[in-house]
Amino acid sequence: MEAIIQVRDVTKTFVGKDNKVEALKGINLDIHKGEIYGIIGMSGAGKSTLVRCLNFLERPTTGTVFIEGKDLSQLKEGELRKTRTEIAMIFQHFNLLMQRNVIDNICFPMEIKGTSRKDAVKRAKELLEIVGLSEKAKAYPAQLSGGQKQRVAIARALANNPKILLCDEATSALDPTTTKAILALLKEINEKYGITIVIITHEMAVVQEICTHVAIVDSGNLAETGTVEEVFSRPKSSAARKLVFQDENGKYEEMTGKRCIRIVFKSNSSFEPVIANMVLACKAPVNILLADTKDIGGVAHGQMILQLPDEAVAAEKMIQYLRDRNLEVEELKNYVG
Ligand SMILES: Nc1ncnc2c1ncn2[C@@H]1O[C@H](COP(=O)(O)OP(=O)(O)OP(=O)(O)O)[C@@H](O)[C@H]1O
Repeated sequence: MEAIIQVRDVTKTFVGKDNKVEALKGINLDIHKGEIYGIIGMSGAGKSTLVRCLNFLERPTTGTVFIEGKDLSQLKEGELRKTRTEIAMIFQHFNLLMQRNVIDNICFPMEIKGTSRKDAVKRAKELLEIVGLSEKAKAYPAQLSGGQKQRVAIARALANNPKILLCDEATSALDPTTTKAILALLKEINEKYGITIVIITHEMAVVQEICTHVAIVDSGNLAETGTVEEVFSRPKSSAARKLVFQDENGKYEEMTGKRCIRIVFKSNSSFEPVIANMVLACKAPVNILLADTKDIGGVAHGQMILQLPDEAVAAEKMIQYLRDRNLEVEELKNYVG
């Protein structure tokens, strides 16, 4: 099936007075209908620029984007505006109209489209129900919490029945509990209405929570793309490894020079007895550099990175020991990459 969003060779260069920033260096990406696609990367990697290129809020310097097969670069201004109504967007800071109450914020895009006041209010009330905020219809944004403001923004984004919802750091200003609730709402919307969702974030936890697929942006390039399961359980690029293995403070220990392996497993069993028995059987110690389990789509995935003993025979014996127990062992030639 043809992807609903096709990004083809997109570059974006910002030219300043005496400098030039290549924010995107040739991006190719396919996002299919119904996916929840995470786009993740470090600060300055180019995520916001990429998401703004998806609806041509930002025109790529070269390359183009196809939405349902339509080449955005070939559309006239009016056609582009029409296509954009099918691609809604929500933001980190909600962007609500402060002088309007909740209902009137949600009615706003329908007013622009020319929907009658009566129909718009009816639809706004339905949307408020969907986002679980019916009791706040008459409230003003200043009277709402961050999570409630984002619910209003989501209701407003859905007003004109978009096919795609772009979320630019939509949970970055929210606390972890509110973040979870908003992500659950996005997932519900995706499932109930089949809306394709693209989520820009710098938080791995967001991707892990709801995304089906992920693209890792690194210095204007796509370092890696795949299902969340693939990328999280076997990150190939150093950019992906840095994101997957960073600790809660975003720190990533650099370790090079020694022979390291990653063990990956997919079950609820624990690593520890295997490692302890391996050490006993091989009569050599190992250094556990990282042990981590993550819940991805309801399946526990574990990974452990071990530094093997310098002594080659013992190291080989250990790898064989683990493989004999059907664990996936990958040698990390250069742990940091
Ligand atoms: N309008 C602009 N003019 C000049 N440079 C820009 C403009 N917008 C973005 N850039 C530059 O392009 C690069 C990518 O920026 P972008 O905002 O896309 O990154 P990001 O991954 O979204 O970062 P963050 O997570 O910090 O928002 C940065 O070096 C940034 O300074």
